[in-house]
Amino acid sequence: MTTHDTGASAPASAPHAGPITDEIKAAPDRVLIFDTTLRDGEQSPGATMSLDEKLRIARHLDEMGVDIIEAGFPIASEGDFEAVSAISGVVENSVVCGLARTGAADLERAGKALEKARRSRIHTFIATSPLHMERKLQLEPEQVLEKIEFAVRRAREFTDDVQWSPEDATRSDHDFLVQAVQLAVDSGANTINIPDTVGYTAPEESAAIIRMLKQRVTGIDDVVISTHCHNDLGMAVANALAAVSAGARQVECTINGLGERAGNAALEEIVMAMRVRHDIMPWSNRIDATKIMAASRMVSQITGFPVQYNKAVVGKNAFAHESGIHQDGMLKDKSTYEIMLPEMVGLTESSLVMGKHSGRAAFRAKLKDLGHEVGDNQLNDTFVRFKALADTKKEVYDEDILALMAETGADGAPERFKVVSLEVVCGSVTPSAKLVMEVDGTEISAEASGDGPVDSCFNAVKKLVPHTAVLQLYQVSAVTEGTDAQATVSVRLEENGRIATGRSSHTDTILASTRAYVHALNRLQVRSQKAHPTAAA
Ligand SMILES: CC(=O)SCCNC(=O)CCNC(=O)[C@H](O)C(C)(C)COP(=O)(O)OP(=O)(O)OC[C@H]1O[C@@H](n2cnc3c(N)ncnc32)[C@H](O)[C@@H]1OP(=O)(O)O
Ligand SMILES: CC(C)C(=O)C(=O)O
Repeated sequence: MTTHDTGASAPASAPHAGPITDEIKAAPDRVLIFDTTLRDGEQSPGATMSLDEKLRIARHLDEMGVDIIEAGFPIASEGDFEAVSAISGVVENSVVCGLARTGAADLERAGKALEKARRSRIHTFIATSPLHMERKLQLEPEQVLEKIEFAVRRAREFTDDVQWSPEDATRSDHDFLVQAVQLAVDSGANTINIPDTVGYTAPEESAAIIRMLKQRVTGIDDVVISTHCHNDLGMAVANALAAVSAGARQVECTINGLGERAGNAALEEIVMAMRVRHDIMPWSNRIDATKIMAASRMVSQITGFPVQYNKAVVGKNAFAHESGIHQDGMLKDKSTYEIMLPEMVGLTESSLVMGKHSGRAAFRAKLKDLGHEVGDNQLNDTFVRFKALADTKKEVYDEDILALMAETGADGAPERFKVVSLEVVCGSVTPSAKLVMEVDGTEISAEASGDGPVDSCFNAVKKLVPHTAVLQLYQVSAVTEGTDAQATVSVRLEENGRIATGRSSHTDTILASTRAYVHALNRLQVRSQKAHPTAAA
């Protein structure tokens, strides 16, 4: 057993003609990794990402060797269209994919958004389960079949790489599923993705469906079968791997398992399972696993969704050992309690110790290590804040630096509103806050009281920037340990159906809370509702 084999991996890079699915024919044990963090991942309530954030994630996925990046659902909004289009323009190796329903407008929008992609894919889908067809689509099965044929044929007019999915496949009648898949194959789909849309299946059934399709659909061996599993019963990764064991050669997954409801199969778990247990899962993928940890942190920082401490592969405790017998074993031989080395997923003890004496070169190198390539202006801005933090903290950890990067202004959100200064009174008196803000370039101030110091601050912000946004989530977490730890505060606001999450970190939790609230307002681009000049002190 070679548990500490680094499972050497090389990202794909050679240019190819024709759809990526052709490559599978030459390498039958290769599994394509299709990342849908930017599409299904963004469907998690509150995980909305800005264009700049999506571009950062897409670049990282591309460098990491992801085969296909599902960049969005272009018809969903102007923002989604722009994101798919911008990602198409920057991604170098990965195929860029856009989602579309079966209607002409969806397909045309996807085709247009993908125009700049070096390699593009349209992923079109329609539900095939009796429940979805009857209750949701309100269509007869024959009408669904007509839409499948239309969608796949129309998609092929935009690209030679077309994926089709029977939504809710695992609750579909098998005879109808076979008929639908056959039609999609005959109409020109090169990938047939089998979604377990509601996380209902179990490993044996997941494999059986793939085997059944391989037996019953003519020409199925000429296309790539894919699996897309949701985690409602905690079996997404197991179901996806079971599908691969039955012949699927593409896995749809997301960083940190982000996704609708309980999420999708986690990319890091799929990739590492294939690496660590290559003896029983002898399939290869092109992911550079050393970039996994940076991807996980990036997605967590951007979405504000913390990674569960005991999350496989990327959780804070995934490589931590607390109990004596384990520590003793680790000291004698790491493989007693670790089935993979932390370095394999990019968790390294950094040789760059960051502190008040560090300079810009080391800081830039550290940021690169952490997955942030920044321009000079952003470097200078973050460096000033890093120095200020280093003055207040004994040690500045990677997490502190990541938190700084997530702060106001570091994500490209326009900064119409800025916190200039804040004074708070609390304790055994009525809590109150005196806040000075810059609003559209003008400094104004207000005082407000509330149910506590944070409430007082938020009320002061509301006086200076009147808005109708509703607070959906307020969450504080310590970035590192100790009483000098930075607190990272996430604030989620909702206004007219739009959701924005703001974040800020500071050793002063109240200041971080106020800045996070203001960050969310900037990201929401609150339709001003002009700031109250009368609030000026
Ligand atoms: C399983 C999945 O994850 S699928 C992807 C889910 N993701 C999303 O829905 C996120 C983006 N969605 C959106 O922004 C919106 O839902 C839009 C823009 C796509 C559509 O918005 P609206 O036109 O307002 O429609 P709405 O969302 O209310 O309803 C969906 C419509 O699409 C239809 N529909 C659903 N799936 C499909 C399909 N694959 N092909 C064709 N029509 C479909 C529904 O039947 C419904 O039609 P109806 O309005 O005639 O009843
Ligand atoms: C669009 C499809 C693949 C999907 O996301 C699902 O069924 O969960």
